[in-house]
Amino acid sequence: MEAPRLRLRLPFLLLVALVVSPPANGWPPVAAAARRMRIEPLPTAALRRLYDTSNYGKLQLNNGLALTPQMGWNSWNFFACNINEAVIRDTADALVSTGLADLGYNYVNIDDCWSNVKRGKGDQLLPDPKTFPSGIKALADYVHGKGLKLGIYSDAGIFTCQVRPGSLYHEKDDAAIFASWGVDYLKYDNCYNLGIKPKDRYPPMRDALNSTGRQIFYSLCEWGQDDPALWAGKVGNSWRTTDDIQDTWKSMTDIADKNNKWASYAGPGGWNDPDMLEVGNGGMTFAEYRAHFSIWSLMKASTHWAPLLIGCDVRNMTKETMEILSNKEVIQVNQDPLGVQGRRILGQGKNGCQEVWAGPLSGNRLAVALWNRCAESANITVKLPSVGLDGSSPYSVRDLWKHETLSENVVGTFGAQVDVHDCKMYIFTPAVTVASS
Ligand SMILES: OC[C@H]1O[C@H](OC[C@H]2O[C@H](O[C@]3(CO)O[C@H](CO)[C@@H](O)[C@@H]3O)[C@H](O)[C@@H](O)[C@@H]2O)[C@H](O)[C@@H](O)[C@H]1O
Repeated sequence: MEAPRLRLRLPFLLLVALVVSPPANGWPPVAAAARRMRIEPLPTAALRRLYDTSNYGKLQLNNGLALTPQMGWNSWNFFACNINEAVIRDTADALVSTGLADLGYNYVNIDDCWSNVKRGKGDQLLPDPKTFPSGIKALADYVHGKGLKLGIYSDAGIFTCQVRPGSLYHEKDDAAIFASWGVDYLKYDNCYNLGIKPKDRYPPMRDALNSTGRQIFYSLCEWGQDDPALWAGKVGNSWRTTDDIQDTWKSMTDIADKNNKWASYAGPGGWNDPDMLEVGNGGMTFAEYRAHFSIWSLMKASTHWAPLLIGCDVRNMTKETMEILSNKEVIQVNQDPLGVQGRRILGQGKNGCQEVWAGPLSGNRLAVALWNRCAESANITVKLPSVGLDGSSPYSVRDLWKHETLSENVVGTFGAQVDVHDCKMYIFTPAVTVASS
């Protein structure tokens, strides 16, 4: 009688063993998702030449997360250190009540300044008792109760940038406490790093997070210092490619250009992070914010959600801010399952400031953005083969900001008048099936 009983128990015992001690390179339920982390070959040679994805594929972390770029909110751009548990709870409420959560903005990420300036007994990280008196576990429970996820922040150095305890040399303990609190996301910063190379400081936290057995999105924030696109795909789900964004046209455009350089390294499982959105914070015009959102979406920004991570006070948004952040058609470009980062294809006019950005989407579609970075209004025209489309086939063209299909029969060229610093965004769909070549 012993043998059949053992046979029955064996699968159960195996399951327990896996749960207690997950394999170093991932977590069992994740295997199926990890297998899907592969960019499908693009359907035509023209697309493959323009939208190189050859650097992506060998680099994945395979923790089953980030099949599309992360979306959510982060406290830093608007609140900096002026955060407390009420702000986080109210923001979670606002994400739900505005409908942004339903559109996919599901991470509520607490940035720097949540922790006490000193560790507690046994060197344990503690929340600041004045601003987070109920503790992070209670906050995670609250956020989870709303159907959202909670993110937290630490630093791959001995202090955070605002001089709270860092996690360097405390990786295992800190990852374990984050997991025990129910944290779903870690942004890991780069201050007070003792001059140790990021390639040596970031993997230990990956391993520590993996060994908790909880799926935790791992967002590297080493400011692009050591060209993380070249190595961070094996380490994290996203990596900052630049210094901090400022709420200005100059900063936003500089960052778009720097992030663009690394397009071929992004894909399902690991994304370039051009930093969080400034939409709604007041430093740019409506047209500039619309361009910011369009280009971040096209670049598959995983800013920590460039990902698309909202960085304004969602409790007090204007109608215009909401109109931008809630554009479902633009969000769908960011979240498209093909997962190929769009990029700058050409610049025309004086100084090349009439720009065309584009990126392949699933279903043989192409997202195209006409971005006027010049100081006056411009008519931006694009020859379809220059963005990888067939010059003699008809395309249906959908305007993602007007929410209307402009034509079912665009052939050869397409153009539009674009206001100063504004951006128009379209999806081109073949009116007839494209043959692979
Ligand atoms: O503390 C939370 C933030 O930590 C990081 O930002 C650190 C500082 O970044 C800027 O400073 C500089 C210069 O502008 O930018 C580099 C990092 O991007 C850093 O070497 C420089 O000091 C900001 O000006 C400053 O206010 C920040 O504290 C992180 O990148 C942010 O997203 C926050 O998490």
